[in-house]
Amino acid sequence: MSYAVKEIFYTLQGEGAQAGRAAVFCRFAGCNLWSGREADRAGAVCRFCDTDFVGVDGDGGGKFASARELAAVIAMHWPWGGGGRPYVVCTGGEPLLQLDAELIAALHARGFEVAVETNGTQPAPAGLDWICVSPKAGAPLQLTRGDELKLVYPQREAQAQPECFAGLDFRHFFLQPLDDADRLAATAACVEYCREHPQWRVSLQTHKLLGIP
Ligand SMILES: C[S@@+](CC[C@H](N)C(=O)[O-])C[C@H]1O[C@@H](n2cnc3c(N)ncnc32)[C@H](O)[C@@H]1O
Ligand SMILES: Nc1nc2[nH]cc(C(=O)O)c2c(=O)[nH]1
Ligand code: SF4
Ligand SMILES: [Mg+2]
Repeated sequence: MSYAVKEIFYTLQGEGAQAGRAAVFCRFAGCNLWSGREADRAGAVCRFCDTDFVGVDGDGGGKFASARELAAVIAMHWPWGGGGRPYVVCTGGEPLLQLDAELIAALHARGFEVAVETNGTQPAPAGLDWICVSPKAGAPLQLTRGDELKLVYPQREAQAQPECFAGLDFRHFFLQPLDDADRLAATAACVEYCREHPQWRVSLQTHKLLGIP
């Protein structure tokens, strides 16, 4: 299997239950819910994406011919000797269009715990250590269990309300404020919902607050 990667970077996980934890991010190119072109945004299934995942031209990006080769480049970004458990977050774009059991095994062989950030429309390969599912309206969920469910909130559509997901098999349930022109109103709505429904917690995009990638 070969892999198309937009960028690879070392930072702190900004979101969810692992927020604050050092991690190498591997951002795969491409998504099944939006082309990534601004001209297509209004007609896409997922219309609020905050990420450039088009092409392989970012820092550390490229086409990788094998799992071994990609795992080796990811490992070069980790501060070996600094302690802690090596952690890689596979994101995108939609990582589950490319991430397979072979790459997970190659990352495990390098000592990494392997996390994924997914829209939940694809089945997950075996061996993942942390699964974060972020459902999108109009994109039926295939992955209905995992470690955290992180819903961008608010979304207008009836199929993307928190109540649709509250009964699924996840350890953590997060609402993450929709980052657009109405970010402050979205943040207030998340706070209000979590006050009224203590099953849910707020996930802030802390990397944006910290000014890091
Ligand atoms: C860019 S996506 C990539 C992974 C995968 N395609 C997904 O949607 O989960 C990474 C995370 O950012 C969230 N996200 C994307 N755009 C956002 C926005 N404008 N405001 C808040 N969160 C956003 C997604 O819901 C997801 O949890
Ligand atoms: N620091 C940081 N944390 C993140 N958590 C999820 C991200 C993503 O784009 O998938 C992300 C990201 O882009 N940067
Ligand atoms: S599913 Fe994820 S990567 Fe794809 S457009 Fe939506 S937020 Fe962006
Ligand atoms: Mg991001």
